[in-house]
Amino acid sequence: MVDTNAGSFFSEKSAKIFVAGHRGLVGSAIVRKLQSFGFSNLVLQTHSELDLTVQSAVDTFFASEKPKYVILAAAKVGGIHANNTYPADFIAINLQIQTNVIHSSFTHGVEKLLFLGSSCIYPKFAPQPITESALLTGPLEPTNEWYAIAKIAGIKMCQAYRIQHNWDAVSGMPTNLYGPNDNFHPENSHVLPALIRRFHEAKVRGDKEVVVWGSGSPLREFLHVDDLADAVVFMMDKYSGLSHLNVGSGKEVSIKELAELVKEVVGFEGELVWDKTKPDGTPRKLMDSSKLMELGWEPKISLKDGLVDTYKWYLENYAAKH
Ligand SMILES: NC(=O)C1=CN([C@@H]2O[C@H](COP(=O)(O)OP(=O)(O)OC[C@H]3O[C@@H](n4cnc5c(N)ncnc54)[C@H](OP(=O)(O)O)[C@@H]3O)[C@@H](O)[C@H]2O)C=CC1
Ligand SMILES: C[C@H]1O[C@H](OP(=O)(O)OP(=O)(O)OC[C@H]2O[C@@H](n3cnc4c(=O)[nH]c(N)nc43)[C@H](O)[C@@H]2O)[C@@H](O)[C@@H](O)C1=O
Repeated sequence: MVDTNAGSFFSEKSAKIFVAGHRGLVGSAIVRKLQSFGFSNLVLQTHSELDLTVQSAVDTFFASEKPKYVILAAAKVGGIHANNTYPADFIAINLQIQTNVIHSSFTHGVEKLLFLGSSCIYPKFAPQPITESALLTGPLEPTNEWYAIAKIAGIKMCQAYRIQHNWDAVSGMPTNLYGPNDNFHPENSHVLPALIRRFHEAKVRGDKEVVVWGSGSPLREFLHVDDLADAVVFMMDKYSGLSHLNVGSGKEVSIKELAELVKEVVGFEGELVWDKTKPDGTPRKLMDSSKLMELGWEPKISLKDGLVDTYKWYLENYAAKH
């Protein structure tokens, strides 16, 4: 269902918009995108200025700022190892942040909120490509079920507030993302930034080998974060439906193919060694994003171009400081 009133967001460039998590990979890309369109009244709070897990602080913030729009890109986020190692943090922090932000947004008169989940909400063996209707049709991937349960609760909370209160809360489910301001932690990050850093450091040291986790056979779909930010702004303007919407590139690669591509872009000349003691995670998670694409959004950045751009960002902004 698409709201017939959709389309007003772009005509309100001075409306107050709270982008939660604005210093992260996704939040920073959304801020860049909003600013490029001329939105001029963004409310931004760092984690130390406003801890979104603290209900009273969140409520006080909304009561005083009264934003018109909210984009929720703050969350406890990490790759397969972080999800597997800190399950309590991933379920508790995410439930707290999203519950506080969604409920206070509703209570204090926010007109529209966009919640971000992740493709890990779907069953481990969902039919591919995965449509929105696959939600809650089978068991989850064990390495990230805690995070997935929190994200599913977020989708359901948005739906429940829409049904009971006719409140405009929508959810976008991005596939695996990458780009400027990613997390390059050696263990806790996602595969793409982890490999950029590992190949780069190996090249600088002159190593003969780089270790890559798992078997290399899992398939993943990657989307540049600037394309995701474009989809978020598009949804704020054009979509007000009950169902969450998938946001993906529609293109998948194996982890082996990805590793070869990162190796080429970084210019590492040694060998790959596979550490099969590390988990593969879900074997495949290609999303069907046709619902969003039929509304008029499309991804623009190829994986190769996005990788070149992200490695350049890494060299200029991260490698020099770490
Ligand atoms: N990265 C990916 O591949 C994907 C991400 N997503 C979704 O996109 C959203 C953003 O992810 P991403 O940008 O990658 O994550 P990041 O870790 O890069 O950014 C998350 C942001 O949230 C902030 N934050 C975390 N906890 C709190 C808190 N208690 N109070 C206030 N701020 C807090 C962080 O601040 P600080 O660092 O200071 O703690 C950070 O700025 C998430 O909902 C995630 O599920 C979905 C699919 C894939
Ligand atoms: C976005 C999504 O991200 C997470 O799921 P994931 O897709 O499995 O994420 P990942 O990027 O960490 O791994 C992808 C694949 O890559 C392999 N792999 C190889 N070498 C490294 C490596 O060095 N680091 C990592 N992290 N993975 C590696 C790794 O073994 C796996 O097979 C969710 O927990 C959840 O956060 C979520 O929603």
